[in-house]
Amino acid sequence: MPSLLIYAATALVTYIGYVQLHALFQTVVRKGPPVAANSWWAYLSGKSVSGSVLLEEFYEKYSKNNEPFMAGGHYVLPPSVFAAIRKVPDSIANSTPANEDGLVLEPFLGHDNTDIIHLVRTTLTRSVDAMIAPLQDEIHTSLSAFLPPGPPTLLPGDEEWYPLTVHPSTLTAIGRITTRILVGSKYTTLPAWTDTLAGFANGIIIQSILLKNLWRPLVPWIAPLFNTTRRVAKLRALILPDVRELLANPPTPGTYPDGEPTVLPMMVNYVLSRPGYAEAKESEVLTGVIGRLLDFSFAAVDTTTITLTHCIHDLVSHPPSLYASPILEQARAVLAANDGVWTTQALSALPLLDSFIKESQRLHPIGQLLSQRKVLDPKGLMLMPSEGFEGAKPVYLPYGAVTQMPLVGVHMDGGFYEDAREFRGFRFAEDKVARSQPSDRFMSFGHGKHACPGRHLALVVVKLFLLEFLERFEFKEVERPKDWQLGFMFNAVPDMKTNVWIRPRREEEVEVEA
Ligand code: HEM
Repeated sequence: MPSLLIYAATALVTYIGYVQLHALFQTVVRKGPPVAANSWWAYLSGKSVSGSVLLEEFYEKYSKNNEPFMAGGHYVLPPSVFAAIRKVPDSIANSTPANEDGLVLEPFLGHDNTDIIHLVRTTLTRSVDAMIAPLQDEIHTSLSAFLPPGPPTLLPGDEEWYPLTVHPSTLTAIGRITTRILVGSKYTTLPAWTDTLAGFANGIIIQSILLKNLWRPLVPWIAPLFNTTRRVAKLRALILPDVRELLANPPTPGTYPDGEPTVLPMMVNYVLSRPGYAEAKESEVLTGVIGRLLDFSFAAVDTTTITLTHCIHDLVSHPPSLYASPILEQARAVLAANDGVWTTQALSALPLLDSFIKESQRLHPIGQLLSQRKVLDPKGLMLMPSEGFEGAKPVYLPYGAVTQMPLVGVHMDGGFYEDAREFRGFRFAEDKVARSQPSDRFMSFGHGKHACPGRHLALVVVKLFLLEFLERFEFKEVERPKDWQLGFMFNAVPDMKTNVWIRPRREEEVEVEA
């Protein structure tokens, strides 16, 4: 144990030392932008602050003066050049290589898996309406598991409640729901599939910390040693019979073998339409399909789980009369007017719920810095300031630099949001668009042309889930479980351990059953 502590302390000191030296090198030798990091003195005197506090301080000091700063080795852009980065063509700065640098997916998923962006934007988004019924079915089953099998706990005041740790429960639920639309209902009850899929996403995040710092030519040699390689092989073996069947009898685009739209047949058609696949061997097509399915689930599962977890934490930390009841009342009226059937159109007529989700995403985004773009032009890239930013200078980015948007600074900017630190669930309810539409002031789904293409589906899932949660359960108002701040890093993680308390609504109160 003591030796473990010594290792941990050495690793921490080495990391801090590296960050400090990098900050010094950046400012003194390269005369680059200042680096958001705690100073040695702050560490030694116990005054170091968390990543989010650092980012807010640097946003106030530099971004608001139209200057970039560095965080985690990336260039954080000031608002004066937001419009300029939006207009840069993909050949000059792009999201895909930036994400690949950070996650190192290629050795596991293949070199061309990231082209799912097009499929998500087109075929998938067009199918969201037809996915609502299977989604509701799966949400209904998943929410039944929110009540543990044992008896309720008697809390002070003689009230019986069931404990619910939100994050692990929503993770299992979203894993199942994503599986349903990804590969169909028969896989949702197959632990070999669901457990492997869940482990895949977490595995990628942990191993990327090591792989992204490794000399790239070594990565193909090291990657097979990771569990992810075995997980991909297992998932590949599980879907092989279905892919074979689809290759032998390709479905007409827009029709689905078991009557409900699933991504797998769309993906087989899509992969066959990509360069080099029409004549390829079965094993190559299979690699193309599984790589893209996993890329899809990687993009969808953790992001939706985190967003949903925060929404539930925000619901249960306010009196039901403040948000839960008005949201439910509006939803019931809209559903009744729509003959009791949810459609994407009906779901977009819920300004109270839209606003609530957006406010939760504003204060609890999936990352404190988002929208990475890597500069691909060997000459580098000069971003010119927009009009209206008095005295702003162009921002130069060298070849290979990665940019980020100062999400946390913007979302906490008192000039954009009144009482920016306060949770006001219906802050956006009167807006023309109350939904979480990406803009220069709201970036939880990213920014510009590479903003999340899966957001339409994600919001449908989150809304259907929250509405059924509210229809079926009462909750006890509790203090909001605090987000986890992992030291000085720029992460945004919801609480994953604290219990909240729920119980089934009494029979007569349940008006809508899925
Ligand atoms: C609430 C859930 C979600 C959140 C908060 C979220 C957030 C994000 C963010 C911040 C980005 C980066 C955008 C940028 O670089 O500007 C992104 C990219 C992406 N997301 Fe999502 N996402 C969610 C759900 C989904 C789902 C369900 C899918 C798939 C159906 C998906 C597919 C993608 C893809 C393919 C990209 C890459 C886009 C590109 O680089 O052009 N996401 N997402």
